[in-house]
Formats: sequence, structure tokens, C-alpha cells
Amino acid sequence: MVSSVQGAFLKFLVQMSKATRVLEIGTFTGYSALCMAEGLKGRGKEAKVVTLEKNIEYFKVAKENIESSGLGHLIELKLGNAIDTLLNLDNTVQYGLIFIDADKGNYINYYNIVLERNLLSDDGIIVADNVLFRGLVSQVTKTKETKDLSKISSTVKHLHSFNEYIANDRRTTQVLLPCFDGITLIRKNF
Ligand SMILES: C[S@@+](CC[C@H](N)C(=O)[O-])C[C@H]1O[C@@H](n2cnc3c(N)ncnc32)[C@H](O)[C@@H]1O
Repeated sequence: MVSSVQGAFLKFLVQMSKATRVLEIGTFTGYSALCMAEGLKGRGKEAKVVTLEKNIEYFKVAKENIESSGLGHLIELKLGNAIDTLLNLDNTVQYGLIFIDADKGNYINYYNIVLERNLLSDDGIIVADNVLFRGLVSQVTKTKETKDLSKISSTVKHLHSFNEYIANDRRTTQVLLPCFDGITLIRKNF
């Protein structure tokens, strides 16, 4: 779950962007969805955070939190595996900000589906969380030199692969901010 400062940062990004639609991959208790919904206030009837969660217990907790927040009209929860949900989302609707914060092994898949299905608006940004994972991601590069990657967790390896993958992807421009747990901002190239 994002910290309160990161929540304020997400709200700020939504306010700065022209987004009326925000897509979140990974709801948990709904905290970051609520922060981003705060940033959508005053953006009209179309304004919505669509947030995806596969775990029914977290989904129920998030639903309760969102309903009691007074921001329920700005948030739509979708239960299910995010890959399936993304593949079935109406792609005539584009999102101005897409926050990737679910299972790290699927970050590359989420990124590719978002771009291939054209879910990101032309002036939109993708925000990917935990890309430095407690500073451990840098260990992958160091350990590669000694060739002993067995002690590195799969989460950390997945995030390293994601960082390398997007850095080599000519479809987008990215900036990795070494704040919070590492956060990358990504926009489309033309
Ligand atoms: C780090 S938490 C999200 C935290 C939330 N964004 C926040 O800051 O308040 C990640 C969430 O993604 C969900 N998740 C993991 N894999 C998923 C998948 N394949 N599809 C949908 N949700 C998934 C987990 O159940 C968990 O609730």
C-alpha cells in the first residue's frame, strides 16, 4: 500500500494531468484509489477511477472503504484477474493515468496490454510502483557479475526485468524517480 505522502503525490499527478479517467491495477484496501479519486473532483460526470482487484476479501474491504468515503461515485471496482479484466476493458475509453501496483511478475504484461490495447490516452502517463523494491533491485545488476542470482527473490528479479524491458522500449519515454519505493513515470512516444 502506498504511504500517505505517495498518496498525496498520486493525487497531485491526477490534478496536474488532464485525466478524467484513471485506471489502477491492484486495489488492496482502496487507499490509493481514494487518493486518486480526490484528484478527480470537479472533472465532471465522466470522471472515474477504475480499479482492479483479484482477491475477493480485499475487494470487499475496498468496497466498504470506498462506500463509506463519500467518493463512491468516482470509483468503479472490478473483481478478477487484472490480465483478464484488461483484455476485456472497453478500449474505446482511454485513461489519462494508469497506476500499476499489483503482482510484480505481470508488470511487463500489464504494460504491454495497456499499450497494445491503446488504453493510455496520448497525453497520459503510466505510473509503476515499487520499481526499486527496498533498494534490492540494484543488487540484480551487481550479482549478475558474480553470476549467483539464487539468493535474489523472484519479485526483485521481475522488477529488474520490467525496468530493463521498458528502458529498451522505443514506444515510450520513462523516468525512474528514486523516491518512495521507486516509482517510474512513462509516456508514449510519437
Ligand atoms: C500493493 S497492493 C495494491 C495497493 C494499492 N494500490 C494501494 O496503494 O492502496 C497489490 C494488490 O494487487 C492485487 N493483485 C495481485 N495480483 C493481481 C492480479 N493478477 N489481478 C488483480 N489484482 C491483483 C493484490 O491482491 C493486492 O491487493
